Amino acid sequence: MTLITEIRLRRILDSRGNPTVEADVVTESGGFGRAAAPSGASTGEYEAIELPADEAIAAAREHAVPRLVGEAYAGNQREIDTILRAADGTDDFSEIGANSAVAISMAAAKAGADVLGAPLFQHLGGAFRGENFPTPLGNVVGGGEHAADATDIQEFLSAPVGAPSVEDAVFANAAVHGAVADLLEERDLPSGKGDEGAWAPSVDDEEAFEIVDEAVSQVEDEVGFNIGFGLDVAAAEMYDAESGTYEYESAGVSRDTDEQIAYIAELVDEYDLVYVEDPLDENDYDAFADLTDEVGDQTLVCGDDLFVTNTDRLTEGIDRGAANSILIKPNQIGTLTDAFDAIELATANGYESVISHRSGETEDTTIAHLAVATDAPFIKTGAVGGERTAKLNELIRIADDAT
Ligand SMILES: C=C(OP(=O)(O)O)C(=O)O
Ligand SMILES: [Mg+2]
Repeated sequence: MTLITEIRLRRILDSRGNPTVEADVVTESGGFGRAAAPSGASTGEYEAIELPADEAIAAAREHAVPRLVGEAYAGNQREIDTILRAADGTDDFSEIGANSAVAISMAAAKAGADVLGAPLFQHLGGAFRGENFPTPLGNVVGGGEHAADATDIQEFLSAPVGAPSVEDAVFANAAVHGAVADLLEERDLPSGKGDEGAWAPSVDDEEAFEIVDEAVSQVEDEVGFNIGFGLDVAAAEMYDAESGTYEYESAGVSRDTDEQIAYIAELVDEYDLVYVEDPLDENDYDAFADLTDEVGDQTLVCGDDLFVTNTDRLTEGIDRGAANSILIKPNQIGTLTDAFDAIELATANGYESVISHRSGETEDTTIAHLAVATDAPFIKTGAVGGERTAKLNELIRIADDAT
């Protein structure tokens, strides 16, 4: 039986050394699931609320745990997530914290899978899920909110779209990361790493484009399949609402909205970008729609801070023709059910879903299973670093039928 008999919550470390929430869910028959909440740094204005871990744990113990233990079944994800929402009583999980909610939601799904003796992707995706594996987007150079004194654009992503297998794709991204290191050394540009393990050299975006473009081409020649190039601009972080301009501080350039749209369209052409996330401010659906009109047939225009995995915001985007892709971060919305609903709505309207990590991560591998379960074309989960390779290696295991 999948009746939940115990939920334990604790503080554990995330990859930035901050406390985050881990949940254990135990069922009547001994089924067990464990999951941990990630945490963003360049968070969207409309995300569900992350509380300090100890507050989130105390609130969830008081309001959510008693409603679930002895009451809910781990196999019934919608019921569990509905209870979590009712226990919280707000729209944005500000009472029990989206960090507690998502940890419990994901741990319950894992417990449900454990009872069935099925891997999580199969429990979530069912017997008739597709046979596809997501292409991993690997962050190889970055700055913005993820590293001080580095690029303005938050993430320069390797996108091995031509890889014959998920394993080839994962290794290609690691190779691009390595090739970037060599090019930085050649240029005498010492560099540390940002929060997601990407190189964070003190260069402007133009130089980063040159370096990543060259690294991608080198590795493409080595591996013999197509590797694309993508970006997470995280433009809300550089947008100054008062002046209505995007401030590129490392280059000393300021662009108004029309100039920003033209600039991004130029980059799409010049670098054949296959993916552009958050190229415009999170409140500017119109600008997203204009850019999508211009380049949407060439590239994925993805909304992260724009949509925050929220079906209301995605509905608005669909109505207005803003973007053609959505980033899916379960902790932005608080439950797996909400994340699934966003993916379903996206798919029904021709939007591609990109399943994503956060800059603050743990060893949790749920997103790898979520991406496979939902046939997502892309997963964004870094290129190197233990909390990133946890997901990438899990993808390799899933493909190898070894979870
Ligand atoms: C992963 C991202 O960063 P964060 O988790 O800091 O929002 C992102 O912006 O896509
Ligand atoms: Mg983003």
